[in-house]
Amino acid sequence: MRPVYRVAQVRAAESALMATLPPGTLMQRAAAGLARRCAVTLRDQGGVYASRVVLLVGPGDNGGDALYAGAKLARQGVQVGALLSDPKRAHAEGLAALRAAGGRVLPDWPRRIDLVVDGLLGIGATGALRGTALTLAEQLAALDPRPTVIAVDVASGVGVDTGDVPGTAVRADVTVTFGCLKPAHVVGPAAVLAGQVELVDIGIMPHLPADPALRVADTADLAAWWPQPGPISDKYTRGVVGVATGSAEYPGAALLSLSGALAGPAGLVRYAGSAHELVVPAHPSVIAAPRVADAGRVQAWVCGSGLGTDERAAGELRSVLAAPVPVLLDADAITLLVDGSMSGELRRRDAPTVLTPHDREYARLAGEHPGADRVAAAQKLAAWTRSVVLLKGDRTVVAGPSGEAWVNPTGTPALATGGTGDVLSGLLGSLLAGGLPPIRAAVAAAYAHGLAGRLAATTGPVTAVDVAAALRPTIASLTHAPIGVAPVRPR
Ligand SMILES: NC(=O)C1=CN([C@@H]2O[C@H](COP(=O)(O)OP(=O)(O)OC[C@H]3O[C@@H](n4cnc5c(N)ncnc54)[C@H](O)[C@@H]3O)[C@@H](O)[C@H]2O)[C@@H](O)CC1
Repeated sequence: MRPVYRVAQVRAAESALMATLPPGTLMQRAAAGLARRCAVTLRDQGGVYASRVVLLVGPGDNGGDALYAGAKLARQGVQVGALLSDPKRAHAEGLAALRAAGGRVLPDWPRRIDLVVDGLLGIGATGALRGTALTLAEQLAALDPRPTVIAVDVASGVGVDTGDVPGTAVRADVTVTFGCLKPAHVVGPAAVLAGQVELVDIGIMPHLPADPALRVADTADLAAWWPQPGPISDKYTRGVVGVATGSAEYPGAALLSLSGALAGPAGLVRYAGSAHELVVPAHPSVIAAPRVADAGRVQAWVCGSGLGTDERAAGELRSVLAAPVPVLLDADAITLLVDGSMSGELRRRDAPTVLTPHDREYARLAGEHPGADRVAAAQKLAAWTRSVVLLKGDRTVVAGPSGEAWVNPTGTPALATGGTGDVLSGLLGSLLAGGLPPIRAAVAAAYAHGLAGRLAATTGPVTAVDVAAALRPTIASLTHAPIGVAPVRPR
């Protein structure tokens, strides 16, 4: 798990550390890491010596980092020029260091540029880019050919704590950040503008709180969490997932969510719904019944997609909500919740509930769009509904009712196609039935689903069927699932 911290948490940790160090130490550490990364890029592009670097320098310490890094590069033979957004407020010692190393302040953009270092704004940014900083960012975006851009700490123009992009912002190829990840590196449209994020350790980690603002799962989490069958497992002890999706009118939703469920760790998949005669020919291992009440015991339910919103669908949803097992609600089930007629059933549940809205479903349910702060939006809905909320997006957010929040790093635009959400809900339901706590189930499902989307995209345009098919190899590689038969050793 990689922890992500908000600006106030970073500032507090930096202050605690700075109190123990000579002034300027942290900036020197930051600038050293930044200069190292710039030199690597210049070397990769053909050479450091005599290359040309433009520093975009804002009025704060972010500009100071850029200036000190520029000074280090100038000492390695790089031609370094600085464009200052606010000359009177540029970091004075950093500017003196740059000049002493042979760098200079530029009156305008030079003709040849190998690398731009974006030190306009860092974690002190508020709102959309303004004034000369905005002009410089616009001019940078218009450069042709586009030079490589390395952002200092964060790409200028992004909402550091939210990942929002409220106006023009710098698009970086690489972001060199200090101490820890911030939300803008991992969530919202800002995450795309960060490019490749590289973390420079400046020593603040021991001073950061144990409880981060946000968490990002990694492959080690997935391998540790994914339920695996043991030698005495059977289909029931592995968990039984019930899938109440699709209908005679929309059988595809049933088939897709079942294919997601079948790729998960549950030992048995039951289906309940009016597509019951259609699902068994496609998925012979599924046990199908026309209604939730006839389906038999399960350890988790998946309900919603393709279910419809008529009386029958509402009755099926009521049956699912009454079950004392984890329940995942998606699509039509979310629509059925909107008028509030089932809010009592929802709030009375003791077992976990997981909601998986996309933005429009979120808006219908919450009465407002998720807005600029997607993490806060997911947390708000999670607290209100006492559910785990998986807010779908390029960087899907998972939040629990107590405020714990995760962001998925594996999303891909390839998943923006019909039916992939059904595959996700089936997989997530199978993880719930397999016994994973609901936040982990949601995080793990989003992670594997994103990777499967990427894998499917390697062979061409992606359909939901391709994503479902790609889940198996993805999960095998994530969980190191044993293949073959272990040799029996003589005693
Ligand atoms: N605090 C520390 O200990 C360290 C800070 N470091 C660097 O310092 C940065 C933070 O420095 P600062 O706190 O000086 O903040 P910034 O360098 O982000 O600058 C903030 C200033 O920019 C202006 N500004 C804010 N929003 C603007 C907007 N939308 N458009 C135009 N101008 C705007 C305001 O004048 C504000 O005072 C970090 O991101 C990092 O790069 C590093 O040197 C590591 C150590």
